[in-house]
Amino acid sequence: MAARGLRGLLGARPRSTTTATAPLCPREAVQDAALDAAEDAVDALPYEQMPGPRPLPLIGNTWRLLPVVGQYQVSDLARVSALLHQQYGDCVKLSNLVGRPDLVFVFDADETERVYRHEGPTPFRPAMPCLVSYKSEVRKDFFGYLAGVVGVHGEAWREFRSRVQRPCLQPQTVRSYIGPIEDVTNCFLQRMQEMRDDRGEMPADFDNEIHKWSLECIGRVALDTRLGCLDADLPPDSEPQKIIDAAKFALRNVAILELKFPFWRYIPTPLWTHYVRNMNFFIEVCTKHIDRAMERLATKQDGELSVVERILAEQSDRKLAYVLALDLILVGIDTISMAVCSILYQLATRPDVQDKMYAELERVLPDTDEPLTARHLDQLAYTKGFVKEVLRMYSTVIGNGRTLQRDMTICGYRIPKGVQLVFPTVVTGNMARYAGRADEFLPERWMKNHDPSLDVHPFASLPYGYGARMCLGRRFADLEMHVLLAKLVRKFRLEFHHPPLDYQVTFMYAPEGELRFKLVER
Ligand code: HEM
Repeated sequence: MAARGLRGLLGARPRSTTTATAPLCPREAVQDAALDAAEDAVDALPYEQMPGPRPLPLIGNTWRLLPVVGQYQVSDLARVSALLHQQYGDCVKLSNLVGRPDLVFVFDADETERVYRHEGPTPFRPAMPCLVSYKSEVRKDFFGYLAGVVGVHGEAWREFRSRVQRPCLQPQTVRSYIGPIEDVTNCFLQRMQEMRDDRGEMPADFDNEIHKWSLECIGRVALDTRLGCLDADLPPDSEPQKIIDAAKFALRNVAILELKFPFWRYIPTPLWTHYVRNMNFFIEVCTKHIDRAMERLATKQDGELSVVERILAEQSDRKLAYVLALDLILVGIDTISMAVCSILYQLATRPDVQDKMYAELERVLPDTDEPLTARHLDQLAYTKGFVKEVLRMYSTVIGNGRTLQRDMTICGYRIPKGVQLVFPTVVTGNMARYAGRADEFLPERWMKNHDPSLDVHPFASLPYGYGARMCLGRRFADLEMHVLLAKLVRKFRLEFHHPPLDYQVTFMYAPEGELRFKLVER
């Protein structure tokens, strides 16, 4: 049972062509000899001619995202992107936004590819203005020359990223977390069993429980500790409960600060003041746990090093570990939690897909209680294809972006430096011209030796972004989702017996409503 929404808007588009409703991208008319040459195209159209909603005098286009009077709701951004494509074509300009550069939506995956491949050694992702302000102004004293990767650009970003890249992405290090993530997941499944009501269903706020699982996983990776978020009956003033509250605040309010009219840039609104307090609390937690890891490392005799220990052992600066932990927690909590809400919803509402996953797990893990190993995970091709297919059809991060660092011709228009490009993967991943049988949910398309007619354009669905700036937590994210599915589906069947949920953007793209899954023993 697929969620309503984008399908209806995109399903009817034929492959490889644009429809009459979408104006032709001038790139198709300008007979470019080669994609690269397009950059210097002399016959490019001026930026001013690019189609898009017309700005109003003085207030530009920002009003379109305001409550009540605005025509676009933040919660409906995924649908809005699809509408922009339908109405204006492959390249759409949203200009005159108060307090921020113009946005240009690129719906042409070949053009997305060209931008990514030419982005140079220090790609600029326009993201999280509140975090930029917090790191570079409010807490300049703490971050100084080591501000991390999120909201940091140029050489400062490159220097930090090059120092943390290896420990975060090395497959061998990530694999050493299979056991710890499995332990956390076992506790979560135990809690799920205890939480069942008399119909065997999860409570209305089950998404909150998913957040606790993801916090516990991230704490294990970024802080080298078990935070205790999955303990029953947490007192309101306990550290785990405070971390959960702080994470929830970040999840619910950052979208409002970032996507609506940015009043906080001009006056310290109550929401902004709360945001700063919240961030200060995260710094406190990170500092405390990394200091403890440092003490443990000093007395450690042998054994494999964790990510945190590796960084502490290899780098002379403890600040690096504090700041990395903060970035991983800030970016990791929402993304993985919302991806898991979406994954479990799709699993519960697609019983035939779940049966196939179970068959794979029964084969790979004949003994339900056998601890998971890398060898087991390597064989879970269908389960991994399932995760990729959820992220293609319901891209948790609805799109990625890049600020142009030089003028560039895209879709036949000369776009000036400074404009923010948006690659709406939630739309392009579902376009019939980029994925065979795009509106069908087919995990098989991601497996080896699949039918080539099911191929997906490699730049149409990029859930973790691309290139030097690609998601730093992607290997951990995949590991956590694969372990959760393996443990859950091997032992239980997940069902959903309520009206279908709609997908909405609350910063991330996920099903909106009560996730009252029914958990049934196999
Ligand atoms: C399913 C879950 C996740 C999705 C879909 C996701 C997606 C993304 C995307 C699209 C980007 C931008 C990449 C680019 O600009 O090319 C990103 C960046 C990032 N992600 Fe993830 N992410 C996920 C989970 C995580 C987790 C669990 C962590 C931490 C453990 C994490 C840490 C980061 C960091 C630190 C960056 C910034 C990298 C940089 O700017 O150098 N992500 N993620």
